[in-house]
Amino acid sequence: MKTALTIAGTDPSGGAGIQADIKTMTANGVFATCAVTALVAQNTTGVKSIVECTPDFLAEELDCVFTDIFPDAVKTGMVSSIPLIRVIAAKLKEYGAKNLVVDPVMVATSGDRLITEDAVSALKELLLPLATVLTPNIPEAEILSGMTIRSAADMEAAARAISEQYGCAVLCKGGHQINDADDLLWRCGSGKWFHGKRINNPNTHGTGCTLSSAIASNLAKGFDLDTAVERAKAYISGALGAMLDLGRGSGPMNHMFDLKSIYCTEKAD
Ligand SMILES: Nc1ncnc2c1ncn2[C@@H]1O[C@H](COP(=O)(O)OP(=O)(O)OP(=O)(O)O)[C@@H](O)[C@H]1O
Ligand SMILES: Cc1ncc(COP(=O)(O)O)c(N)n1
Repeated sequence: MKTALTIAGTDPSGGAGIQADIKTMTANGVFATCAVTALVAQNTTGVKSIVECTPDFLAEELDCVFTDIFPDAVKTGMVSSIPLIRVIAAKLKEYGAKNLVVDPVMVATSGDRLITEDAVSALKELLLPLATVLTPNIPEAEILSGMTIRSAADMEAAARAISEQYGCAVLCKGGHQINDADDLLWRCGSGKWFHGKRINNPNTHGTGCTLSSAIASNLAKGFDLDTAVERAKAYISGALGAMLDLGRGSGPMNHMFDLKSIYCTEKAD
């Protein structure tokens, strides 16, 4: 069985972060491993508080995974602060991690910051150059490119600039902001649009985490990047389209919408 590693923060309400990543990787047929960067007390209504792991502890978590169950792909999400970013970059290099998907998580849907302001430059300098593909949403792409994005043409210009600067592919997510869930993949000097049907679902907590983990899972299985993105888009559309409605805020998706095991059967009335 292929394996994937997520390096990210937690979400006790289960819709985003490590919890979304593990569910996504499992549903996409790979064995999920994880290294926690930060414990985040959050739910569908927002973030209450954050306790970061120490850099030494994160280094030990990463050693435990890389020396035992070497991942076929790695995804990073919430990386939180400069010392943790330094450890992640050093360990990814030390172990020669492959198929690295970097989700440059900065601010949660709820508006709460998930990375300190001064750590954005460390993210750019240390982590982005190691990526196979980056998956910024519009606000993140604006910060990484220094451009204002108001249209599909702006998305292309920003994705191209980021790709050239960091030497990796860039998937700029249109999400709920620019268009009908159309995402642009810029790689090898040209762009390709991945069209998604917009689903009228207010419950979008964890969409970014889920998409990047689905891409990592498909890279782990050996699909090329274009195919991995296409399959990840199909998966997230299914998870959103299942119209799960939990929690008091922007709720989670149903990551297991396609699971048909007998263990999933609900109790008859
Ligand atoms: N209403 C929707 N219908 C269909 N696809 C959607 C919808 N909203 C987001 N998506 C898709 O979900 C994926 C994640 O995009 P989005 O822009 O929401 O990321 P994000 O802002 O990083 O997510 P997050 O909410 O986790 O911060 C993209 O493929 C996007 O096109
Ligand atoms: C630990 C963690 N990582 C990422 C997100 C972003 O997800 P969203 O923007 O959907 O809240 C989050 N809320 N929590």
